[in-house]
Amino acid sequence: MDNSTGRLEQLRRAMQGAGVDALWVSYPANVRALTGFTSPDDGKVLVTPDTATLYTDSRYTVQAREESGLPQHIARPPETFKHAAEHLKGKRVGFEADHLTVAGLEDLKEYWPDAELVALRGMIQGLRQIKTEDEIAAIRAAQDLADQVFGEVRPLMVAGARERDIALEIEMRLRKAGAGNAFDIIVASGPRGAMPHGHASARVIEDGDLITVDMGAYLNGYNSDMTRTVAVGTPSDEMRRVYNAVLEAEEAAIAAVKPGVRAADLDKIARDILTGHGLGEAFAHSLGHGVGLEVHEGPGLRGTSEDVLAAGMVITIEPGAYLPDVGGVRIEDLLLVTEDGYEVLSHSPKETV
Ligand SMILES: CSCC[C@H](N)C(=O)N1CCC[C@H]1C(=O)N[C@@H](C)C(=O)O
Repeated sequence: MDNSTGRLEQLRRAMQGAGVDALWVSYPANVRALTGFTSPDDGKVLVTPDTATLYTDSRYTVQAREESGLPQHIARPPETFKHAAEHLKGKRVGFEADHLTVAGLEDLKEYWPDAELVALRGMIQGLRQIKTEDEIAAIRAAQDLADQVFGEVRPLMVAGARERDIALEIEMRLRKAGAGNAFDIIVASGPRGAMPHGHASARVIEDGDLITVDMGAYLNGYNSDMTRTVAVGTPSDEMRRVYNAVLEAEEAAIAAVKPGVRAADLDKIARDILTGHGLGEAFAHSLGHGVGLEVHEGPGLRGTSEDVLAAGMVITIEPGAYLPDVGGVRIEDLLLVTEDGYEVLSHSPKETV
C-alpha cells in the first residue's frame, strides 16, 4: 500500500517547520508509511524538499520496485551512507531520535561530517495518526477477520479448555486466512485475569471463570485490536459487578468520542466511572491508543496526553479493572473517529454477565 505522495508533502511542511533541509528516516513503521515497502526493517528513506529516496539492498531489488513509487538506491551500509552524503553537504539533516541507536548516530556522524545532524522526535508518527482511506480499509479488513475468528473460537471457551489451546486456535485461524497475530494473544482466565498482559498459559479454565481475550489480526501490514471478557458459567457476584462497571466505563467513553475531544478527557470519563465503583486503583493502564502500522501508536489516550482527537484517527477504548489474586475484566473496541463522531469497527458481541 503506497501512501507516499500525500504523506511526503505533509512531511516536507513539517520539516520546514522544524528547520531541517533533509530527514533520514530509519524507523521501520515510518519507512513503510512513506514508501509502501513491506520489508521496512531493511529500508531507510532520505527525504529532501524535492527528492525522496528509498534505500534498501539487493535482496529487495524487485520487491522494492514493485511496492514503492519512490526512486530507489540499492546498496548496503556504508555505501548507503556514502551515497546519501552527496545530497547532504552543508545541510541540516534531521534524524529520528526516538529510534536511532547510539551506534546508528555514530555512523551518521562518521559518514556525513559536513552535515549538521538535528534530533527530531515523533514527526512522522504525528502524521500517521490520521489514516488514509486505504489505511482505514486495511484496518477494517483486519478487524473484520478478527471478529470472524473470535466468533468461531468463542464456543471453545469452556470449562476444561486450556488458555493456550484457545490462543492456538485463534492464531491458526488467522494464519489460515493469510493474516497473523498483531501481538501475543492474551487469554487470561480466573485469577490470571488480574494481569492486563496475561498471555495464554497452560491454565485449565474452570466453571465460573471470566476469561479476558485480547487479540488482533495483522493483515497486509495493518493491525486490529479488540478485547472481550467472556463468562464460563456464572461468575461470582463480585466479578459480575466489576464486569458491569467496566462495561459502563467503556460505553461512556465511546459515547464521548468525536473530533476535538482531548484524549486525556476521554481517559478521565472512564476513570471517574470506575473510581465511582471503587475501582479507580484497579484500572492499571491507559484508556487506549491509536492503531495502524503498529498496535500501539498515537494518539495516546491517557491522563497525561496532549493529543486531541481528529477525524481519521483509529483508536481503542479499553478500560479494565484488575484485582490481584481474584481476577480481572477488560472490554475493548476499535473505533474510527469520523467527522461527526465515531464508527465502531469491532463487532464481536459483548456478553451480559
Ligand atoms: C502488547 S499489545 C496489547 C494490546 C492490548 N489491547 C493493549 O493495548 N493493552 C492491554 C491492556 C493495556 C493495554 C496497553 O498495553 N496499553 C498501553 C498503551 C499502556 O501503556 O497503557
